[in-house]
Amino acid sequence: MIKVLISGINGKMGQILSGCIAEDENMVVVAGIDKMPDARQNPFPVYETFSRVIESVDVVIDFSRPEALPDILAFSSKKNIPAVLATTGYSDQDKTMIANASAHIPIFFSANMSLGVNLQMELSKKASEFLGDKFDIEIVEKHHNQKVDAPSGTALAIADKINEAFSGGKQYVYGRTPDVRAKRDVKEIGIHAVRGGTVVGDHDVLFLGNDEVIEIHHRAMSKHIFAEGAIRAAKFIHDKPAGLYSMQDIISGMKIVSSIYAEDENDAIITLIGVPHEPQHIADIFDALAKNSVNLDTISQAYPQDGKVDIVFSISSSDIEIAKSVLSEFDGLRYDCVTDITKLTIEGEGMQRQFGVVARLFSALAADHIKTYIMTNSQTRISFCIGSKNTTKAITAVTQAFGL
Ligand SMILES: NC(=O)C1=CN([C@@H]2O[C@H](COP(=O)(O)OP(=O)(O)OC[C@H]3O[C@@H](n4cnc5c(N)ncnc54)[C@H](O)[C@@H]3O)[C@@H](O)[C@H]2O)C=CC1
Ligand SMILES: O=C(O)C1=N[C@H](C(=O)O)C[C@H](O)C1
Repeated sequence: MIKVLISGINGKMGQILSGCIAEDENMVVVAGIDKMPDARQNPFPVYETFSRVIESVDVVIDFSRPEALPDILAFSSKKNIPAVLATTGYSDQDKTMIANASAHIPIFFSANMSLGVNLQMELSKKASEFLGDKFDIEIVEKHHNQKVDAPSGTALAIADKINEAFSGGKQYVYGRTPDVRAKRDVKEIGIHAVRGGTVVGDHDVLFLGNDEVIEIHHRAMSKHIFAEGAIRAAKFIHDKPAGLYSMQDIISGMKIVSSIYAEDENDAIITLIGVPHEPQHIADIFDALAKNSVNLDTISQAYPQDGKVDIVFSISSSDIEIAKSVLSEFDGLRYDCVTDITKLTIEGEGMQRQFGVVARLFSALAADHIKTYIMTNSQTRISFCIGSKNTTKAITAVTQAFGL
């Protein structure tokens, strides 16, 4: 159970966040901090200052004001507690303070915790790289009438991302005012803030060219997306080493396939052929292997046919002779043994949201005529055994197929 302290608990985001955490079986809010501690009823203690916190805390999540930053960093640094900073409106000095603290504790900072906006930032950067200086760039953000900072932290983060495509060569122009009577310069990124009503948060990035306009829109429909993003961030950093983390770290971990590695490069595969489909008989075989300290790895069983079943598993090459002698003790047991096998594993959070990952894997291997012997999978990983001579070829093929 991850124990959370929410800073800014009595604000709009603090309340939505504590409601979302109450629904999460792996997290609990143990305390809150707020400048107005009695403004709301909460089912946990709320303090005005960090010095009064007596609860054990695993992670701090902050949705408050930039003024709270020094106390949050002091508390987190002193107790070595990771912090998720979601507040916006930080000054350059605040950002330096955050960077310095991240040398000692894990800090996750994002002006916008929604996945969609972070994708919008990436798309805007890509569009900028493609369009270059041929298109003028303007960012328009709209927020509710309670928001105190302008422009939004998100608009600034989008501008910074776009500016990376221009090696930092863009200048930010905030709004357009009557005192400036001059045409816009190509180096400008115009940033405009609109405030009113209950708008949760709109961000529009406009690329304005000759006779054509490209717009990349994002609209937040509820504040829950920010709360869910902050929860994801807290789970992500609560056991990480010191460092400064962002949504990009989460997104790259969500790729369909984020890594491939060889687990065992000197394996053997044994196939038990047509074993009677009787649980006790099968249990006896594996019991005998276990009693002789044969360590089984990837194991898979085919669907039984006519009361017989094939079972395949991998073992270390050093266990082959002992395994063969154990199996020969079972009357009539047929088996096949292949040596010089490598087990490769691919992993990626995004696999669970994507169809056709196995098809893509097989196609990549097929293009290089690489045969697989056993394949097993979970929601986020696929392990497969191939001939050891194909290890490098297979890693290259998969790396290219999944853009690793
Ligand atoms: N990163 C993200 O995805 C998002 C960031 N935000 C940002 O989070 C912040 C809070 O937003 P809301 O909840 O809408 O604001 P809010 O005004 O409703 O709540 C702020 C809360 O912080 C408290 N507070 C003010 N100064 C404090 C201090 N020095 N120490 C402790 N508590 C203090 C206030 O009493 C209030 O309860 C804003 O900066 C906003 O821009 C909001 C939504 C999403
Ligand atoms: O204050 C808000 O509400 C929001 N603030 C963040 C920002 O300034 O970018 C994120 C989101 O747009 C909502």
